[in-house]
Amino acid sequence: MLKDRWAGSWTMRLIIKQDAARVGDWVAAYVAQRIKDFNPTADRPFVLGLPTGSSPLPTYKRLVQLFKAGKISFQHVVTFNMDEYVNLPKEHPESYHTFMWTNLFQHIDISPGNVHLLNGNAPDLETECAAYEEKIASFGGIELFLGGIGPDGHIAFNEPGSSLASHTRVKTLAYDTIVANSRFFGGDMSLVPKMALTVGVATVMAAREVLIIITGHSKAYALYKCIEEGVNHMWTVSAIQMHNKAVIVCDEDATLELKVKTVKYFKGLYETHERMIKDAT
Ligand SMILES: N[C@@H]1[C@@H](O)[C@H](O)[C@@H](COP(=O)(O)O)O[C@@H]1O
Repeated sequence: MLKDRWAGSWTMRLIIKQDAARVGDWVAAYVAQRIKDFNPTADRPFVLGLPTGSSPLPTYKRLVQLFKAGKISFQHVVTFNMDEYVNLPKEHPESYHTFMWTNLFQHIDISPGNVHLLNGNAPDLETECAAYEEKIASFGGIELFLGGIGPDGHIAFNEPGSSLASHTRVKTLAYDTIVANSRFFGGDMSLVPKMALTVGVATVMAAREVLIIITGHSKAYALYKCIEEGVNHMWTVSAIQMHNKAVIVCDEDATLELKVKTVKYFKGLYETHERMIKDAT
């Protein structure tokens, strides 16, 4: 009965781990288990949505370790990345293409043909975005979408005020995001691209499962907005309140703005759930 670890679906889960490394371990183990349980084949691949940023790095590191230990294969995994900068050469060290190949794809057995990233240098960006949605649909949608958030609660590049019904499109980056991401461009804001291609909030929410990684105190206010307040286009990640199978995995630092009651509630739920799984197996 509890084989599906999501016995509690239709209730958002918040899983709190001690630090970012443990968050990565948990998420990687979860992804590996989901892929194994799905038992993908060439005709029926596992379709995985992926983010960039520092938040998923411990997860990617652990997935690579699991692959090297022979515990997981990505042979029949198809990936779709969330976003990419506009007008940044693919080979640029800060492009999301480079990020994904450096931190994950080059270390695992994924077939390059199964990797999908938006092309921020496409001659017609709108056509590129529409084609991306069609490609996702051609695989029957995304099974599991991993995401991170910005300190302003944006998911992918769905900045505050983005429609919660949005799909893949061209987006101008918010000033806060340009400031936050300037750390990757030697602290020089003028070098940060001002536009990006991004999947929409609705593209993420259409996935059959959504898993958001939130670590560090800089994300604490966004986590509070996402969990303790209502669905709000100013904190686009809060759309997950409407999803039937959503989980947020965070570290202790990210919980700093939550009520003690909220933290205890979700920790209690998690412990009960884990105990039930243990008893059942
Ligand atoms: N477009 C990306 C988001 O998808 C990512 O979630 C965010 C947070 O990045 P980090 O995890 O480094 O804080 O950065 C960028 O804005």
